[in-house]
Amino acid sequence: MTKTPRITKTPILDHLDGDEHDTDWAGHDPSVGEMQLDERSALRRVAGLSTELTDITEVEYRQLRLERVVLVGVWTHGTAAQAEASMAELAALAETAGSEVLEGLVQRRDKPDAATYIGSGKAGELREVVLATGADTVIADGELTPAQLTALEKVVKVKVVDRTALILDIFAQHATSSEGKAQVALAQMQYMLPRLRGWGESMSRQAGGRAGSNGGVGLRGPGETKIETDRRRIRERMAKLRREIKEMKGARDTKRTRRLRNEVPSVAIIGYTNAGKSSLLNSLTGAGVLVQNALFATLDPTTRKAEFEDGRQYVLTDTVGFVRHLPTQLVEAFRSTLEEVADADLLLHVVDGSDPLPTDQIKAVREVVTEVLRETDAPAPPELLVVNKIDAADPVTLTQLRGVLPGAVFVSARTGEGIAELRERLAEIVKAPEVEVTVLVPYTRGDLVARIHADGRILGSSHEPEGTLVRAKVPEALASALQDYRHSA
Ligand SMILES: Nc1nc2c(ncn2[C@@H]2O[C@H](COP(=O)(O)OP(=O)(O)OP(=O)(O)O)[C@@H](O)[C@H]2O)c(=O)[nH]1
Ligand SMILES: [Mg+2]
Repeated sequence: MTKTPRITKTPILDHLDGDEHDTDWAGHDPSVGEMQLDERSALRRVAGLSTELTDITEVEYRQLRLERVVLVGVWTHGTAAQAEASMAELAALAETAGSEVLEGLVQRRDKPDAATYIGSGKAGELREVVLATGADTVIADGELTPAQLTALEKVVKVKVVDRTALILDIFAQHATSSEGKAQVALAQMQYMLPRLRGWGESMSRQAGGRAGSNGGVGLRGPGETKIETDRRRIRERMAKLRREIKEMKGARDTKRTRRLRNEVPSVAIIGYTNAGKSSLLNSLTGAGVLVQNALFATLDPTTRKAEFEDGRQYVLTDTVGFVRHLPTQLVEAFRSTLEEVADADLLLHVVDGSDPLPTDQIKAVREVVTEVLRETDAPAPPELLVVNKIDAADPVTLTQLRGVLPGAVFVSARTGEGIAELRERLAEIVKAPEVEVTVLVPYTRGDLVARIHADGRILGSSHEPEGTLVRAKVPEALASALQDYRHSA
């Protein structure tokens, strides 16, 4: 067991480190870890020597891959199951980024330590775990301040990476479209900017060795001037990226407007990462979209044509998955996906029924959707919950879910169970094409305005002296009821 009861191994992570469960850390020969650490420090020295900005970003991010990592989390609130789920997710994220997870530690605290994230005593124990396992990186389950990262690195003497950097790294590896790549690069730079000094310092400290040496000529961190230059260059690159993204977005908007004009109904598949969104797109349309047991396999929205039972056509868009504690830097990157979402006639919200805490996933997804839609003035489209993976889910959990999610459809994209019912529900909900109207409704006909709200989609409205001016998409029948109030702009 670990030496203190307050830092506990997360049982759910046990399979990740084999049968090391009862190892006494102090019993290990630390020299093995020491040697490996020295080797890695030596390798890192080369990276630290290069003071070119491109090397700082590229080297740091590339180095996250294929590393041997120890996870550490602070459990501040919620149940033990939630704390474990968060650590299991961090492990999955780390593995998706290409790391090998050796150990997971959680400390129960009221709040993260202001200086070192976990308490300073526990940080010392973490150092021992790092030595015993031969880990070269610690991944913290939160977003650490630049000072916390530096202080914790000082104690554990290996690189410390936080959850945000990890997610950014995965996004960087998975982005394929030029817009996606640009957005992730921008998010990475936003993250790097305030941490520039910290990264430089930690690299020079590691390169300088741990035997009390202070580095030497060429091994000290970049000087103030160098940092200022780097910051300015990063800002310039960010400005350039923003301009490029704006142009790409213009092109995409045109494409979307064309589709809207065609009046083809659109359905957007959203949901937690790894819920089976791409699998569902495949089973509904026969498309061969990439499916992977990895987080964030899909980053760029993919749109496919599909048909309802009655032969009507619609388009189905697969989107990037969501995750708890989405880095703020990435909300912008998500916006391109969410613009598709805002335009959709229906959101197909996919939930992994085999997850231990599916309702937490639903909540996390809805939070991101609300957060991003708040900035567009469009109201959120209606949502149909789809509980997927029922073939793998625990029957008791499923029964509970049926109770708390009465409107949901239960399916398995793998076995095809429930897919026919899903198709029917889709056709029912996405009604025949709507008509766009601009009407000036007198204040005496509040009932009509209420109907537009209930049955239609408001695109814009204002209060004029003569009544409410509304631009909306409404069903055919409502459009004729509004005939007398048509307004030409
Ligand atoms: N048992 C079971 N596994 C499924 C089902 N649907 C999907 N999976 C598996 O779940 C994993 C994730 O599936 P994807 O379709 O890639 O999930 P996603 O939501 O698109 O994931 P991201 O794009 O990474 O966010 C894959 O390993 C799938 O084979 C299902 O109905 N049953
Ligand atoms: Mg996917």
